[in-house]
Amino acid sequence: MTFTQDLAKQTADLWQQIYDMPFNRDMALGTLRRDVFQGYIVQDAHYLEGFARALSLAAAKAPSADVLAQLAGSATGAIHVERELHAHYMGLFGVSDSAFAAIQPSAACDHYLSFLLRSAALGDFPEAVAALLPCFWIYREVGRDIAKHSQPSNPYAAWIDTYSGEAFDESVSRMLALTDRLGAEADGPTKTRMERAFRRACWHEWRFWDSAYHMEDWAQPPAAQGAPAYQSGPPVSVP
Ligand SMILES: Cc1ncc(CO)c(N)n1
Repeated sequence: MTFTQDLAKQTADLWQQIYDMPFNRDMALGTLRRDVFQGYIVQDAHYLEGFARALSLAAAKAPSADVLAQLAGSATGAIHVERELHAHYMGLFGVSDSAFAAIQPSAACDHYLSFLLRSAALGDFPEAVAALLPCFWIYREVGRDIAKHSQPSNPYAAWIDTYSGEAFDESVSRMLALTDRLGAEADGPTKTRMERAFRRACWHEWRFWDSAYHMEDWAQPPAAQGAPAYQSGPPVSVP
């Protein structure tokens, strides 16, 4: 079993949860609410820029010029998708550049990006790559799964085609091969750090969709929502 096959086995529970998410099921049927998809695509535009920055930080730590070019190329690819795919949907939904600029990253988006940027900035190279791999791999598998079940004239076809398509597949395969090489060379503690980073990133993928589906934003303290401020708990009797 290769290192990445082992990573997939260790995270099979999370992957299954992701395949079964209502967001992804509804996207395949084309019945996903437009306002939900719109909220998602705006957050994903924020995400892709941060993802490209994390890839660029990891690229700077690459052990060879070939690997540097691979990661820097994926960073450029992410910006390209942001420009093409997102501009397509933002145009469709009538989200102007200034409306987009006014929407802050959600808590889930910010949390995921903080994790990726921290892994890339402070982790070693293998850990950074393991943290970045689910962004590639999960999207390809989910894209393919949705493409298999997709209904004709699906409004989300452009998204589905991007992530189940050949150009994205090529970058995912290269990232998998890189992770397998790093995993094969890694000592025990490095492998453990890679496994943890990979699992955490899979969790963030799940969280990003879940948060988008529920249209969540930053939770506010109760008083800010007009609710009574905190109530004290029952008195504590000290014996
Ligand atoms: C949240 C998220 N993860 C991965 C991808 C694929 O690059 C994306 N567009 N968005």
